[in-house]
Amino acid sequence: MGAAVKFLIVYASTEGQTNKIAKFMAGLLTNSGHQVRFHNVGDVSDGLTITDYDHVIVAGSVHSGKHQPDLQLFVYANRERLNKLPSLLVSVSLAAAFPDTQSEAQGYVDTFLETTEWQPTHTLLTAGAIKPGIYDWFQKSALLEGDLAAHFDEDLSDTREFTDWDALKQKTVEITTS
Ligand SMILES: Cc1cc2nc3c(=O)[nH]c(=O)nc-3n(C[C@H](O)[C@H](O)[C@H](O)COP(=O)(O)O)c2cc1C
Repeated sequence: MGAAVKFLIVYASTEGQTNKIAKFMAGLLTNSGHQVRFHNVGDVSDGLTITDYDHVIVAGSVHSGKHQPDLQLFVYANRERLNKLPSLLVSVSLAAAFPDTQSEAQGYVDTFLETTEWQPTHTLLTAGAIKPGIYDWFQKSALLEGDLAAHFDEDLSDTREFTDWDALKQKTVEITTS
């Protein structure tokens, strides 16, 4: 094992999948002997000093083409510090799950980075999940209206997790050791 690195993970998760992904990454890093501070962006206090960390991971998910506004605000407010540190953006979406929608998934990231003026060292497109059991009518309609609808059943009856945990593990190790 190399030297212990101090990681800050800041995440936003609307239906819980990004929380699960960020926790999984935190577990991998902790098991590798690193220190990890894990924060929901909504709980980040003004006193959080990004420069206390060696590496910052920002994770968020996409709804109707955009990442969470509070995550966007956090990154924009901290862009100067973030741009000086090794950093990683984990973007969770359904578009990341399918070969024919990769450019859409990349487009969400490009918009986020342009808006926040952040240049992370790495970006990671990660497939999320669909959880029809917790969606209301509006959420189901939003999902069924887009190009992505071709990839799942019209009735949205089943919970489906598209996240590739093995690939995520490999990428986490790769990115955090490079
Ligand atoms: C109402 C709604 C809108 C969504 N819009 C998009 C979208 O525009 N593009 C996309 O790729 N995924 C979209 N998704 C899929 C989410 O990104 C996916 O479910 C992800 O796992 C959510 O992560 P979270 O549970 O951390 O919020 C949408 C999901 C919902 C419920």
